[in-house]
Amino acid sequence: MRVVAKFGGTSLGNGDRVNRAADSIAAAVNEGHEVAVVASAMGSTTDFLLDAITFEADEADEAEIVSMGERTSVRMLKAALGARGIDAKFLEPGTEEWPVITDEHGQVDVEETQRRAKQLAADMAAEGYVPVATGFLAQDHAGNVTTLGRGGSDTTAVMLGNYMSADEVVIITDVEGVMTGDPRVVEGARNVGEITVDELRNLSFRGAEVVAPSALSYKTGDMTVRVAHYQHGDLLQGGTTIEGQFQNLIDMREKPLACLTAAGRAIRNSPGILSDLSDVLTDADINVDAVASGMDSVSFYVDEGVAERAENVLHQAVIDLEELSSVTVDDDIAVIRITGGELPNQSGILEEIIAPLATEHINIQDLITSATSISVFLEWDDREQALEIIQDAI
Ligand SMILES: Nc1ncnc2c1ncn2[C@@H]1O[C@H](COP(=O)(O)OP(=O)(O)O)[C@@H](O)[C@H]1O
Ligand SMILES: N[C@@H](CC(=O)OP(=O)(O)O)C(=O)O
Repeated sequence: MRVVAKFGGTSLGNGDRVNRAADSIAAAVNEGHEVAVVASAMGSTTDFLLDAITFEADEADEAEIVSMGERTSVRMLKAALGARGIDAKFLEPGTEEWPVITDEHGQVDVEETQRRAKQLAADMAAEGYVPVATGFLAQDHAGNVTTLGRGGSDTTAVMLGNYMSADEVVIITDVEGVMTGDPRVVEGARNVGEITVDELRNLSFRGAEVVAPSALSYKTGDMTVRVAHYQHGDLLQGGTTIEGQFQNLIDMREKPLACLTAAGRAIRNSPGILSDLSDVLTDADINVDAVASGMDSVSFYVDEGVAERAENVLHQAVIDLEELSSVTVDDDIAVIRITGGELPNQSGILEEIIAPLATEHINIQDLITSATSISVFLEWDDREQALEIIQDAI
């Protein structure tokens, strides 16, 4: 099996952890696996180096300085592997075999990086060595050091896994895997065992950076990505498996929705009012497709087929609760959902979608955004034209 193993800063935080990392790599190599290693800076070295730049430094100098964290790690790991009889070679920007290349905009030059990564995979297989590459760092066409941004080692690992046709990428860190909550904050967090890449991207874009969000767009359906604890010691099993491939989709709901709106100041003043309203819909077995909450109103989007029933139960709730003024229904609503791996990184994306709709006088009923999706609600009769416009816009 070909494996890319990424060791995060926490898993290389001291000499003991470097030894553990080298032991786990050596064990996998001795079992006959091809292992390529991606290493982050030890512990908080990157923060330490950045904090120490208390003077004017241009981007090029800053990248050179900050690169010393990862450059040290790969030397440590290469030497620790050598001490275990493993033929390892460290790779950093400037090394002949260095794979990650950025273009003039600082973005990964996909074609060149793919070519070099493929070559690296062929070389390591033919020569039987373990490449230990600096995560986070890249090299531009002129040979200067660049970076992939904070947390970029995860991106290096998943990207190289993809371009080197690895069977698996293992992200070694200081938690057992993706947990039910941040174990540094919540009590009793448990390993979720398996999670889809779509779910994890939603979480990681909103804080749970156990795997950096930008890394996940490089995951292919065939290549497993696993997160595991450095204390586990076994590179090849355990932790959380991330499944699937991130979907870039523009999807239009096939059937019309109805929008039920309850109005009243209580929406923002009264604790539990939202749950009271959703409870009555739950009790009536009505599935809510989306919720949009405003200052003095809340709208529930439900399938048009259940709109009348939903209106009646919500109306009863308005009467019973005595805190809301009224409920109303609007039907024949279409929804177009845009889900994309890079959506959160695209500045101006909302305008790109909204502006051409406005030009064609298509009225947007509601716009609901999440970590990785945008849902546009509009009139049913406008849906085909709107879909075409959105497909052209992005
Ligand atoms: N749901 C979650 N599951 C696991 N870890 C989480 C979660 N949310 C936040 N984290 C945090 O992510 C951290 C791992 O990411 P990071 O510190 O970047 O590790 P590394 O240095 O190995 O890259 C954990 O120490 C944990 O506190
Ligand atoms: N060392 C870099 C890159 C990185 O990915 O680190 P870590 O894997 O420890 O999150 C940083 O701190 O941003």
